[in-house]
Amino acid sequence: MSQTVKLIALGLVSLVALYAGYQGVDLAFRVHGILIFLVAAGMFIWTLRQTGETVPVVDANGYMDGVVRAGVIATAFWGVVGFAAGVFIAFQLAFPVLNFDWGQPFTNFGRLRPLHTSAVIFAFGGNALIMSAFYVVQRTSGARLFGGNLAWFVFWGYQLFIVLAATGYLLGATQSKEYAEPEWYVDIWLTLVWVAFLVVFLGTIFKRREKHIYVANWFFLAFIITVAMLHIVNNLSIPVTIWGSKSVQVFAGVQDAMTQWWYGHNAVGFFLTAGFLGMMYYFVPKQAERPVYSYKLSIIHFWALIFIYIWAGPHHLHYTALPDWASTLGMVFSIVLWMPSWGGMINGLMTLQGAWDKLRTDPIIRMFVISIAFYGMSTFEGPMMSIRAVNSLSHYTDWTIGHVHSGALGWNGMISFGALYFLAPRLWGRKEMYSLPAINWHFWLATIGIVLYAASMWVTGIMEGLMWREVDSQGFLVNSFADTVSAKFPMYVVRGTGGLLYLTGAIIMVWNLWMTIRGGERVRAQVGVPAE
Ligand code: HEM
Ligand code: HEM
Ligand SMILES: [Cu+2]
Repeated sequence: MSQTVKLIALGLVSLVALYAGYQGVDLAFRVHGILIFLVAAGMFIWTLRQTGETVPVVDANGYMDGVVRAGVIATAFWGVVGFAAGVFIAFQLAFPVLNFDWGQPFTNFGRLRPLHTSAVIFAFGGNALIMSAFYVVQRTSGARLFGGNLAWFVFWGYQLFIVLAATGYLLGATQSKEYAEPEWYVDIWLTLVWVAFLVVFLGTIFKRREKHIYVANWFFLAFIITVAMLHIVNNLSIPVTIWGSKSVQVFAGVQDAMTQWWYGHNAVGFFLTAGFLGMMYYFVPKQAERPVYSYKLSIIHFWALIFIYIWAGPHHLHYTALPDWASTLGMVFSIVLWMPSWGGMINGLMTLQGAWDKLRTDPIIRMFVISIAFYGMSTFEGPMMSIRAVNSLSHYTDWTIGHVHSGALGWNGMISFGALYFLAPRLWGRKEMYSLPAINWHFWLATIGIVLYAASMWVTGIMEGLMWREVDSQGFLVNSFADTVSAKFPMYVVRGTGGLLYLTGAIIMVWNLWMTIRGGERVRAQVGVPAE
């Protein structure tokens, strides 16, 4: 884009944003107006001071890795923020006094919970995915990122989306759709960023020098395209006013619920699963120095996974106004989904065939293995919970929360940590991570943390499910809701403690990454590496 066009665009955005900050009808909208004004005006000045076009910086090895390095830092940063928020809300549930009076309404559980979920899924997980996609697509295509500085737009645009979403929740702007809480203007911004992401990724695939498109890229591509589709359809809404954050969904009633859980379930399927499988298919073989166990299996389970996932959403709406046939459809597809999920797990684990001895010496491999094991566990548990009879017990209980976090902490968390440990030394030209024992500490703290989290949630979940059902000989309910809440107290403390261990591990990782980036002997970057 020529400099003049850029300046005019930024100037216009600054003016409109400033007006929105002044004219907005609610607090979140006004704060966002000012925030966007500051960003756009800052960029205006920055652009003005540039002389001519900025040329994208390329590393000595020929790849555009600056944006991947930024991704490493952002992933680690948002990870710690998101886990800390998780630990805090976990203790808020155990000790309600932590909903401090002086912090109302900004810091109550209701506002911090979506802050936690978005911080871990979109900020931590999203940055891990974007950084991995950018790293992997270059290596496996033997090509530099397409579009030059567009990749930087994706990176910074995505961080802006995160900040707008998070501050919006605290200030009370939400469209009340789980995992899709941001309001209409934040959604529009994310759509732009996501399209740019698709352009960079696909463009790089198009200009690849390798004939074959490696399977990891198929998973990344499915993730990018499907998330775009889910995001757009689930966020179709009409703003009440252009100068305010509130909007109204175009779907109503059960149609809206079904659209939401079609989105919600496939956010799990494509954001937290397909994208992360893309990571698995690159980093695990690389770290193990073994080829993928079965390339054929990877293709088969890819197509099976993406065809089946999309139908399973109704399992979130059993026993609701949703027609029975739809709920049955969701259940059946969920059970069938077990197979392609385990296809991926088996392929990941068996890739270590002949390299199992590395488990003793390489804590990074250990992280990958435990991650894949938790993937297997949560994709066994999920199909089971989707069976209507099981769901009638598990729904609304902490069992669901346990299921979520065995996937999230185990599968998504551990594989991302492994990827960070894999990438940091390579991207900053170091021989290896600063401290292997620290990785080992991280591994054990995180693993014990997950076990405490999942076990305590299974116990409370099944307990409260059974307590809600209990009836006396006359057919009256035995327990009040408050009885179940007080019965859960000890388990909530255990869960919080597990989270604290998990967070401690992540802080050790940040220290280790920092020492790796900062210190030690520089190993020369390889020059002109061919496609791997
Ligand atoms: C230190 C680690 C973590 C702790 C202590 C923690 C704690 C919590 C707590 C207390 C809740 C609310 C549960 C409730 O409402 O009853 C929650 C919800 C949630 N967390 Fe975490 N969390 C952690 C890490 C993560 C990570 C890494 C992810 C994803 C990658 C994640 C994803 C979620 C999701 C999706 C929910 C909503 C679940 C639902 O509505 O069913 N969490 N978390
Ligand atoms: C074959 C794979 C899977 C199936 C069939 C499945 C099925 C289910 C079912 C039946 C529920 C409970 C719905 C309810 O009662 O409200 C659920 C909840 C959930 N699952 Fe899974 N699951 C699978 C894998 C995973 C994985 C790998 C993750 C995370 C990485 C995950 C994340 C979640 C989340 C976040 C929720 C909570 C949604 C909410 O907020 O209510 N699932 N899943
Ligand atoms: Cu689901």
